[in-house]
Amino acid sequence: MNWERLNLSPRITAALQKGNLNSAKELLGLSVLELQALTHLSTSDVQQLRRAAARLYCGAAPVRTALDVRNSEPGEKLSLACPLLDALLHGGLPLCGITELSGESGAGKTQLGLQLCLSVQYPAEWGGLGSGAVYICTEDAFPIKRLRQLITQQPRLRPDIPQALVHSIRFSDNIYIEHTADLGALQSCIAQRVPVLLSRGLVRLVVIDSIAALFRSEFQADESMERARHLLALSGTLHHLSHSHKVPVFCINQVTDVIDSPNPGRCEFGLVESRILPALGLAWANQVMVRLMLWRLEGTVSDGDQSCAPRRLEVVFAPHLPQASCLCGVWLEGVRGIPDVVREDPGASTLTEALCRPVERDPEQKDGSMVS
Ligand SMILES: Nc1ncnc2c1ncn2[C@@H]1O[C@H](COP(=O)(O)OP(=O)(O)OP(=O)(O)O)[C@@H](O)[C@H]1O
Repeated sequence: MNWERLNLSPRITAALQKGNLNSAKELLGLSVLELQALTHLSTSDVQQLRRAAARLYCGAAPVRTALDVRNSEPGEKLSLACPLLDALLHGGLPLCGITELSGESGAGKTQLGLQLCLSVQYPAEWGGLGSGAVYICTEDAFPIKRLRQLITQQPRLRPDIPQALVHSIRFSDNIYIEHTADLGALQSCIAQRVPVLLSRGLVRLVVIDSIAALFRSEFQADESMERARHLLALSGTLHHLSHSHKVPVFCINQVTDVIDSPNPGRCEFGLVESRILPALGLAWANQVMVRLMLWRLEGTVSDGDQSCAPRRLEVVFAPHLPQASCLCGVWLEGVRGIPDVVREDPGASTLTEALCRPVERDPEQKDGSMVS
């Protein structure tokens, strides 16, 4: 290996040669302490060395830690177009990796996907990325009527943004709709057509609605190896798109019912007690950077003249976020967080209190069991 290619100081290059290291791959497989033992360099020298080797080995994509993602500058996250939802995600969707949103039918996943397609079009100072979106439908027809409605309702959803700016954006001109009926079509869409849109700067968001549909229809239960192979190929292409163009990839996923009892040996990422789990299993879960779940709750919440079923948006896992959730609703103008609203049933406390209220304990009971 010609270490000169790392463009580091001759002192570091000489230490590498003395340490008998032969390749960037070998170097990246060693810990900081192991590298220090081999090269006798300082910690900061070794970190500089690892960053340079990662650049060389992985191409132009820099290595980003969870802390980097958490502390991203404005313009390095995509806003969900609601301050409460953004607060849950520490600013919005990260521009690297796959963010998955799972939930039951009718939870509001598509609504959030459409909202992101509008949010991405605002300038960075308003949480957008100043570009369009590509929306890939794998199952249902694109909900064009609802998109039109959301566009006309933008002034209501985004009252903080100067109205002249809202009215100046031609939202529907910047959303590219693709329909893919099978896995081959999806692969060729994300490998050929989407990169053209991205490299021309026409889009800075990729939405797939939904990722599970094609895998469910194309593979039988006994073809799990083949399915995992296709999943990895697909996620590899999506990762490449996301990292090379610095764009979020938002994948909507469906859920499967848990038919056996909770099994601690099965890796369910914080959803151990759940009766539903995101579809596609562990092979897919390992490719996802941020997993979100949207739950439809019982009851009704009101806001002015509107009412809807409350939802809970939950961070199941993400390297840069704590497990947390927030209440929200799907309204005429889009998906909005609910700060703390009064429930419609009589005598109730606030919805947030009701949902977060700890189960009461009977002081007489000695065995620690709960009172319902
Ligand atoms: N114009 C509207 N005004 C208010 N709420 C709406 C409107 N349109 C849709 N919704 C709400 O959104 C829900 C449907 O959301 P959505 O289509 O995003 O579900 P989904 O999670 O994508 O379901 P599926 O997996 O079946 O596609 C409806 O049940 C309704 O509560």
